[in-house]
Amino acid sequence: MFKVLKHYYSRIKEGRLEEFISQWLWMGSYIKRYWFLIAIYTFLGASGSALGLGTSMVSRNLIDAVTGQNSDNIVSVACLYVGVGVSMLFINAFKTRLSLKISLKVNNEIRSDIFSQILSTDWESLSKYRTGDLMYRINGDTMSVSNAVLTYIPNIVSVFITFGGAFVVMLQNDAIMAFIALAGAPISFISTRFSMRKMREYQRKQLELQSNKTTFNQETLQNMQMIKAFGLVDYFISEYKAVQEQSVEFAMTQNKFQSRMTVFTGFVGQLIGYACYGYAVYRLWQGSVSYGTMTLFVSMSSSLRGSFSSVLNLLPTAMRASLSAGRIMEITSLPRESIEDEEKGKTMLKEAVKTGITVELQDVSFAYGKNPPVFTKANLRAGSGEIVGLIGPSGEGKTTTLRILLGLYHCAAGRAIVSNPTVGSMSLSSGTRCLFSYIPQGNTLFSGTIAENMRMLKPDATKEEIIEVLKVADAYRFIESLDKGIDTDVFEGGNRFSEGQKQRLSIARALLHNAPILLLDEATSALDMATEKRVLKNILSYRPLQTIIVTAHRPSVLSMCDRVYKIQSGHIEEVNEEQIQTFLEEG
Ligand SMILES: Nc1ncnc2c1ncn2[C@@H]1O[C@H](COP(=O)(O)OP(=O)(O)OP(=O)(O)O)[C@@H](O)[C@H]1O
Repeated sequence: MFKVLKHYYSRIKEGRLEEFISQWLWMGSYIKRYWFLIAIYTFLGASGSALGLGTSMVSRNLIDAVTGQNSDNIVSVACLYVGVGVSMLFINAFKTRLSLKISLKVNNEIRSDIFSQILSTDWESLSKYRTGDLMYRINGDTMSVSNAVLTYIPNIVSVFITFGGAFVVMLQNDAIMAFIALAGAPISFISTRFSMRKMREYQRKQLELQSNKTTFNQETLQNMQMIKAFGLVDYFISEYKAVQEQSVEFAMTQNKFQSRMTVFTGFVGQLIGYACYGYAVYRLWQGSVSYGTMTLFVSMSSSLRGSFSSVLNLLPTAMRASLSAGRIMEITSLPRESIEDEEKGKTMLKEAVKTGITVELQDVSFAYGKNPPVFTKANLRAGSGEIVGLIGPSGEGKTTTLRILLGLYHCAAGRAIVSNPTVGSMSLSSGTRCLFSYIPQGNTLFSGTIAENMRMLKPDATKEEIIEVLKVADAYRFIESLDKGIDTDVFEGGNRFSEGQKQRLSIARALLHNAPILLLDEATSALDMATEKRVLKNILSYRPLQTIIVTAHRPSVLSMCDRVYKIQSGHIEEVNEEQIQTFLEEG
């Protein structure tokens, strides 16, 4: 006894119980939200269990009527038997349809809720997770949580109705029989109790494997071009097989364990079944029960045993759901982006139309996690109507600077601000992000038409507005020649177009966003120098107050900049034409 208490105390101390409770409390918030639908679901499940119980009792009466013990009622009992059977048919059909409707609704809503929570998570924290892993958490784990939310309470109620009903019916008829049927309970309980830890480990590992598989598939499909270009098709096929084999191997090991448990509990159940059957036959032979009651005993003892194993199965199901809940909570408990500055950001956006925006880094230091700082005491300023260039060797911090300006990463020291003569200054955060348009390195086009891609940033943009920004980005000339014009499909990843064309489309889309600050991260690198210059000039004459910060390596762009900053060896410093020239020559 002392040992058992000590064991549970150590579990509580390890926080496992606390973790389990907090995961179920979290799921409880969804149960609370959908209590009405869950109540309907429970009612349907309970009515099915009650009808099952009723069928057994009517069947007893029917057998007694047929064997002559109560033959007066034979017609009415037969009608009742058929009636219950037909009602069960209708109730089951209705239950299946309604259950599907409810489960689809609850599943979808929980999934969208978790999806939106993940999207509003702080990017710095979220970027530590692999996309495939996040995809599995959004799909697989959410599915198991929403199933548990919807079905757990109804299952408990159904199981207890079957269990309690069968036990009461048997007690009323024969208490000894009821206790024989329950004799397997302690053995099943002890075996479940000992298998719990192992089962939890298996379930955890299985979820990890699923995440790895999703990550592998996602990364392979994303990098198809590279895989083909390097002749890695065979390598990836064999890797895919290895990943699959690993999960087959694991599934077999898990199945071996589960089979042992099933054989063991099945064997105990079988023994109890024989004992019940033997006892019922003995009572019939003694003449103390009718044929009907004997069949009732047998069917009740099997429901009692069946529902007892279902009660025990509730625990592993709860464990699996709690593991998935824990994996989702790990993401949803990451810091959220603050929304407190959003209103001020929007006010500044309105004012920016008249006065423009200045963006500044003042003595800013930044490091990724515990890594050495990317830069310390950095200063930078870009005013309204200016083009500011960022140069520096690869990997010195140009993209990092843009991420800080966007409020995706937060500086460890110093101030990163935007300011405007009427609103004053504001620290950079997710609230000031509406002031920026950003074109990162690499493709940012989505599948859909050109117009759909454009309207992502301005849903009500007219055709004329779209054509206007396409012209500014020097993209309309090639779109005009396409059969479907702006309704041409760009294909996934913008594969329909060349790199330079994709860059111009991305610039046009950013312009439609109408933000006062434009950040271009090598966003014109695939354009020829003449086009690059033309695009930048167009942007400034289209939006004279626009603040533009551009990372670049080419003199064509740098010659247009009002100021150029060099990022190197942990410092950001303003450089003159001569220093730019030296840097470009050294590069
Ligand atoms: N998420 C991250 N976690 C840890 N380190 C990072 C992360 N992102 C970038 N770094 C590191 O920060 C440094 C600056 O990277 P950054 O992408 O800002 O360089 P860059 O100047 O834009 O380079 P390039 O010209 O090659 O694009 C690099 O050493 C890089 O390895």
